[in-house]
Amino acid sequence: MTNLSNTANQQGTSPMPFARYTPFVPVDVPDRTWPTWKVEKAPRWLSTDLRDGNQALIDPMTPARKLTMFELLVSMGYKEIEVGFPSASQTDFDFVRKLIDEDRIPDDVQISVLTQAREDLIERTVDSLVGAPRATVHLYNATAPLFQRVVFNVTPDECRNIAVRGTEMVMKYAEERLGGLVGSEAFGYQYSPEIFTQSDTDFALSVCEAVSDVWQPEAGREIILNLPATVEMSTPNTYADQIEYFGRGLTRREHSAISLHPHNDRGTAVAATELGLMAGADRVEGCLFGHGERTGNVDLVTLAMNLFSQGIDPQVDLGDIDEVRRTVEYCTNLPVHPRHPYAGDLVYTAFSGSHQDAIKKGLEDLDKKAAALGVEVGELPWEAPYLPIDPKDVGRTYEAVIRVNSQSGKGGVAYVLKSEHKLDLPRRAQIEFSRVVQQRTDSEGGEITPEEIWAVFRAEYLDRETPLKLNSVHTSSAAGEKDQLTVGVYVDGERRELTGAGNGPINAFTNALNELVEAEQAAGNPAYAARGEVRVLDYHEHALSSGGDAIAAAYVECAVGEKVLWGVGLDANIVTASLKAVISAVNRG
Ligand SMILES: CC(=O)SCCNC(=O)CCNC(=O)[C@H](O)C(C)(C)COP(=O)(O)OP(=O)(O)OC[C@H]1O[C@@H](n2cnc3c(N)ncnc32)[C@H](O)[C@@H]1OP(=O)(O)O
Ligand SMILES: CC(C)C(=O)C(=O)O
Ligand SMILES: [Mg+2]
Repeated sequence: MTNLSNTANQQGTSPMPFARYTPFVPVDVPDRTWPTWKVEKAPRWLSTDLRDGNQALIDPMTPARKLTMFELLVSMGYKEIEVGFPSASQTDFDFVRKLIDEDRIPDDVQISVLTQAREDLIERTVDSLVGAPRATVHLYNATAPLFQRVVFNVTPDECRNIAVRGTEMVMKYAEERLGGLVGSEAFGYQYSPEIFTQSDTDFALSVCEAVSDVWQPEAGREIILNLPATVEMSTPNTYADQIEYFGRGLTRREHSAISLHPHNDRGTAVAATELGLMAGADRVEGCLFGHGERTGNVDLVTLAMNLFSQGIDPQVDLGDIDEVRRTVEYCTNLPVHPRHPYAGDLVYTAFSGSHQDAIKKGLEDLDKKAAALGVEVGELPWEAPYLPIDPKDVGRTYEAVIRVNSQSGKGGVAYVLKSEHKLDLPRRAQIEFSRVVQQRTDSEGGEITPEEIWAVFRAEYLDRETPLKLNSVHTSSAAGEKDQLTVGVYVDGERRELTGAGNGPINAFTNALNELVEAEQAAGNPAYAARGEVRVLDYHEHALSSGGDAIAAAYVECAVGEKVLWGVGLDANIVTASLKAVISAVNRG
């Protein structure tokens, strides 16, 4: 059944051979309950960065890099770490030995190792664990019909028997070689019906039951039943249905940990995991930033941060996400995508004008709330447009939030000037300056850095010295009388002394300027012929800093002849700053 109508669909038939593919047949769970459940706590995490992640690297990790990854995982708080496939290579075997022999496994961390269900491999795997303080052996075999037929050439009963025999051999070698560990909680056992999602769910369940019959889970002797979407081939809700169905059918449920191991072939591993947890799973296996075979394993960083963003303790520390990312990039020799959720270079940035405007307003709103309550922003509940979490909570900075390109409006530019230079431009000045920046990005393309924005701002408003440059300022005022002003200015490089009177120094100054222009025009000076009258339309000022050496910023909106322009002046003296602002506007005319 489809619920899509074809209304207004103008699309044609694709030339691609879609008819070669058959849709997945979901397990039938009409009375499913998982859509009504919520994930309210972190699952048990297992990192398989050192196994599934490592086996899929172009350059598998060197022992030094493996150790760096192990230490990162431990420092982040992972308590279950799959450290390798020791029977596959001497490097993996030696790495497990190194961790054990050099006593590098913290008391509360359980390492695990993977093996196929083959006696020689199981024996070697168990040997790698001799002397380990705690460890889990993880055994797998594929239960999907395609694999039974093509890869193993076995019947379903023979397939089940591979798992049963494998489990027996793990127990036999562990009892022989691992001494006191076996029989205590420190020795764990995990079984994976590989390709679970393409297996008949009843059959996979029957194999897990048969394995549990051998292992005999009970209090203090759990079994981990890990249900991999080895290749993700269906929608996340289908996986959730399979997990709920499996959990309902499982005996000894209270002594079995149901574990998810999603891969990301359809790009929905995170969603599949989240729905699988709603469906009752206890545990999740994945890799940091989604490394692993093909499109990768489910991304443990995104899963943890998704919990965090819902106010749920993720039980791992991603407070310095850049450091985690750098370490993983070093270990895997692969970059994390700039748009990777929570961690990419670009994920706390906004390029488009409306986003920048909204973020700026949101951050200001939080600042105001914090100031009113006398607390830090970090103590307030997070709420900001377009930013699902506070970048500071993962060690990112607000400075990186806004980046300006040709799609940016006033918000981004204003944010950069405010956050980097404490200049709080009036709204119309923001609009004017953002157009200046946009002309620049339109003509030169690409992004403009905060340094370049500041250079453009200086050139536009602060550094112009013709036709006017302020040299000296003297004001006097007596109660009830107009302000008297004497200023020394260079007019086109020639020093002139102007005097004026007015309601305040700015008015006195524009009067003086207008008188100069009128006098020169009356005298027929061609340099003044096109110069129009200067009128101040709007004025704003604020301090850039506090204390005796504070700098003031003045912004004036002036009509200069036919044009309306903003000018900006900075000075320790507020009168001088405002006259400079008038000059800035006139010089732009
Ligand atoms: C989904 C996953 O990620 S599973 C884990 C994958 N990881 C790895 O394989 C790690 C690296 N592996 C290896 O280096 C090798 O596979 C080794 C060293 C472990 C074994 O190598 P080989 O002995 O050459 O065997 P190979 O890997 O080719 O395995 C294929 C054989 O194992 C059998 N086999 C495969 N998986 C299993 C299993 N889980 N249990 C039992 N037998 C298995 C196959 O049926 C095949 O048997 P056949 O040769 O009789 O047809
Ligand atoms: C070994 C199993 C758990 C695996 O990696 C998979 O099926 O993807
Ligand atoms: Mg896998």
